[in-house]
Amino acid sequence: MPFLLWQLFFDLGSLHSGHFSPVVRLLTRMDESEELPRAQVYGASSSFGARVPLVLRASSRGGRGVFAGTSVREGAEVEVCPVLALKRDHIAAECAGMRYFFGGEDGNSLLCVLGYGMLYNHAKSPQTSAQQGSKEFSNLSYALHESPEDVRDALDGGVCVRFVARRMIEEGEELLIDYSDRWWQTKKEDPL
Ligand SMILES: C[S@@+](CC[C@H](N)C(=O)[O-])C[C@H]1O[C@@H](n2cnc3c(N)ncnc32)[C@H](O)[C@@H]1O
Repeated sequence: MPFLLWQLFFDLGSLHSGHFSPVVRLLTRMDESEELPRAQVYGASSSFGARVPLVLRASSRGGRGVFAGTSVREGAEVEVCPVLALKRDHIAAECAGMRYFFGGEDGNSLLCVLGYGMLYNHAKSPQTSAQQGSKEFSNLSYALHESPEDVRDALDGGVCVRFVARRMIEEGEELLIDYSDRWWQTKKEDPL
């Protein structure tokens, strides 16, 4: 049975690089029998929530998008989202949520990422310094982290998703993450 989901995969090599922020890719899964890579989980976040004002409005990329309500400095935490972990076998493959869920740590769960987490639209990750500064490319990186200790819930796998600014973001800019090329290929669609 075809089955689609987003799987977080963190590019460890870019974690500490000065110029490029951490990159997490959203991989797509087409076949239930396929083994998913385990996603890396990083240290505990201090608390949940949006760190800057976030505005939801129509996006030229399609449907709704999330926009910065203020300027954001490079490296700043933008949002730390709690998740609801759902068993992948309990969700119908045709469910509209499949375009929204993230992959869990172990491949057997889907993460319903709360807050604005499931609504960020896509742009490719920058690969060069010039791209890093360009508005054509994603301006947020994201990764799985342990939830804040006082509210860590075993039912959600004890994880959350943390979004960080890759570069300085201007007030009013759309906040964009990289879903991965593979995500679009498996959808047989091209991103705008
Ligand atoms: C997780 S949703 C993002 C929120 C969505 N825009 C909404 O209004 O619900 C993913 C969907 O948004 C749209 N989308 C996101 N980024 C896009 C892009 N760069 N180009 C075209 N469509 C995009 C696609 O329809 C995709 O299936």
